[in-house]
Amino acid sequence: MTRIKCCGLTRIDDVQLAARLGADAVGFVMTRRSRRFVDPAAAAALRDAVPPFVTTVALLMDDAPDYVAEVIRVLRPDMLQFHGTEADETCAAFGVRYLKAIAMGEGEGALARLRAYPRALGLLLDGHGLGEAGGSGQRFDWSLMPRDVAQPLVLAGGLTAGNVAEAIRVARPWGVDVSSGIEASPGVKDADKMERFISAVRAAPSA
Ligand SMILES: O=C(O)c1ccccc1NCC(=O)[C@H](O)[C@H](O)COP(=O)(O)O
Repeated sequence: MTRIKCCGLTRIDDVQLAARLGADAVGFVMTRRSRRFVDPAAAAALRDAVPPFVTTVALLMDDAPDYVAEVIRVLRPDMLQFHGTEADETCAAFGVRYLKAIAMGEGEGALARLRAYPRALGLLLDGHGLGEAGGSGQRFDWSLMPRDVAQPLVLAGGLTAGNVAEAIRVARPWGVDVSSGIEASPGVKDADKMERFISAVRAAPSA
């Protein structure tokens, strides 16, 4: 079964819908540079709408350690997801399980960075370039998905209901992550797109 994370949620209705449709994880973008930014108090209110067995993930990108500590204290996320140039030791220092996003925009050059995060619980390969924000809807060449990395790999970047079955067939990821592909506008999810995306993943043969 391919796991599903719906990311960039800002509304309680969208959190409840994602959970009802069977999403395994929901992501709140907590770095201020995002158009989908939710502050710690708002994220905690969203978290309260997350039912048991659905994982809550807080996204950060080169944020100050004091701010990351505040996010952890107020939100109490199940996991962090780091999107910037944070080193493995920096990510691990917060004592919360984490995913590290790898910017695949540079193609094969990005693959070297995959080896630099041995403490990450999983790696999220995203389509944007190094130093750019995620949630951009950019794809990368799915055939670059490595087969010899120890951690679970999550495929992200430009996924939609229309392409996710082919993405799973080519990349054979442990999970998929989607944001703009299920949106009406940044941070506002489209119920029909979300339903069609999750149905398409569930119908696709997994690795
Ligand atoms: O969504 C943002 O605005 C954002 C800003 C800064 C860092 C990360 C951000 N989002 C990450 C994601 O939502 C997803 O992990 C991923 O990039 C998939 O996005 P999409 O291509 O839109 O499906």
